[in-house]
Order: sequence, then structure tokens, then C-alpha cells
Amino acid sequence: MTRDGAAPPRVSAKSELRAHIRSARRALPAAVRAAADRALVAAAVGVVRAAGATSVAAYVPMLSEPGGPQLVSALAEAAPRLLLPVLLDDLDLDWALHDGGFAAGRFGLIEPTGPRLGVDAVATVGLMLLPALAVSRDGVRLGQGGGSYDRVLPRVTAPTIAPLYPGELVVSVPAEPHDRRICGALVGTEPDGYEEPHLHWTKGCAIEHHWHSEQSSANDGG
Ligand SMILES: Nc1nc2c(c(=O)[nH]1)N(C=O)[C@@H](CNc1ccc(C(=O)N[C@@H](CCC(=O)O)C(=O)O)cc1)CN2
Ligand SMILES: Nc1ncnc2c1ncn2[C@@H]1O[C@H](COP(=O)(O)OP(=O)(O)OP(=O)(O)O)[C@@H](O)[C@H]1O
Repeated sequence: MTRDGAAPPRVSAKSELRAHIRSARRALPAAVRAAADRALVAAAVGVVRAAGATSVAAYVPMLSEPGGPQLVSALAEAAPRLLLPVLLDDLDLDWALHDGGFAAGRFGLIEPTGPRLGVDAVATVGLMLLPALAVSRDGVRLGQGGGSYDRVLPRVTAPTIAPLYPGELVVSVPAEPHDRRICGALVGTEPDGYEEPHLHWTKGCAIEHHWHSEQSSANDGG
């Protein structure tokens, strides 16, 4: 998209999209959010099972992040080994084994207190569910802006999938050279999308994936 002479993406293009999605998330009525989270949790468990992954990396949803408060416990039932991120001082991510313990962290994060495995432990998972504010159909991820997953993604050999609310799988996200593409988004399409998320494989995934769940629609491009 940015070829000869095209202006490089403005930093503010990303922050404008972030602000837009954060405020849309905050504006979601509680009942809609609860139904969407319930459906996303069920779909995420379906993806874990379809992938046959016993070791999974995920995240602890913050207020208004897709998945909600039930995501971690549901994933823990589906995957015997669940790794959750711990934000380090330099904004890189360490990984802790989920053992049911949590403590408050920076930025309103809830972080695991289980055994720390080190930044490279994430290379051992069979599936990564990661947080995003938006994902483009070609796999560019918009995160919270710390650049944490820009550091993490090169260490990951598993499919990388972001649960999203409807409207957050977008045509394009302003890409910068450091951005690594992710493999898929778990997302519904409006109007009933809040209750029916599907797995959309993106066009940018560099990781070979051997499984497709019943609900997947590969590269539907629309
Ligand atoms: N649930 C969850 N866990 C996660 C992430 C995430 O996006 N979601 N991360 C993804 O990398 C890492 C944490 N990084 C984060 C970096 C910035 C902000 C954030 O909200 N920053 C706001 C300032 C908020 C405040 O000052 O209170 C901002 O920059 O505007 C959140 C998480 C690891 N754990
Ligand atoms: N490998 C890296 N090491 C250190 N800093 C990096 C790396 N990659 C990107 N960054 C820096 O991180 C900052 C934020 O990047 P970006 O906007 O892509 O974050 P993000 O993916 O939205 O956030 P997050 O992954 O934390 O949710 C940028 O200023 C970028 O220069």
C-alpha cells in the first residue's frame, strides 16, 4: 500500500484508530458486551480444541477487552498449560504459568502470579490468543501502543489469533516496518455478530497452520 512516494504512516493514524475503538468499546451496553464475551469465550475454546493445542498463550482481558472475565478460566479448562503475560519494565513480556493467582499490575492490568517462565517460553505454545484493538484483513494488528507484541511475535511459531468485537476486523491498519502480521481474528459480523463470532484467517500469516475449525472462513477477503 505504501509504495513509491506514498507518505509513511503517521503515528497519529494509529492513535486515532486506537481512540476510536477504545471509545466504541466503552460505549458497548453491558448486556451486549456480556453476550459477546460469552460467545467469544465459547469460540476461543473451540479454536483451542480444533488446534489440538495443549499449551496455549492468552491474556487476561482488561475492562472492555474482548473475552471478558470468563476467558481465562474457560481456556484453563481446555488447555492443561496456559501461559499469561506479565508486562516487564521495558514493555517486553514475560510469561507466567496460570495457577489461579492474580495481582493488579500497571495500566489497569490484572497479571498472573504463577511461576515465571521467561520471555522465550512463548515459543513453546501451540496456539496464541492475543489482545488487539483491531486487525486488518491482511493481518496487521493494532495493540495498546507499547510495542510489546512486536517483540513477542518473532518468538512465536504457533498460529496467532485475536478475539475482537464486531467492526474491529478492518480493511486496513496503518502498518509500520516493525509490525508482524497475525494469523487470524475471532470476530462476528454485524448485525448478529455479537453472538456469532467466526474465525477469519488473515492473508498475512507467515506461520503454517494445519487445522481449520468448522467455523473458519479462510481469506474471505470481503
Ligand atoms: N489484557 C491485556 N494484557 C496485556 C496487553 C493487552 O493489550 N491486554 N498488552 C499488550 O501489549 C501487554 C500490556 N501492555 C499495555 C500497554 C499499555 C496499556 C494502556 O492501556 N495504555 C494506555 C494508558 C493507560 C493508563 O495510563 O492507565 C495508553 O497508552 O494510552 C495497556 C497494556 C501485556 N498484557
Ligand atoms: N522489537 C521492538 N523492540 C522495541 N521496541 C519496539 C519494537 N517493535 C516496535 N517497538 C516500538 O513500540 C512502539 C509501539 O509500537 P506499536 O504501535 O506497533 O504497538 P502495539 O503493537 O500497538 O502495542 P502492543 O503490542 O503493546 O499492544 C513503537 O514506538 C515501536 O517503535
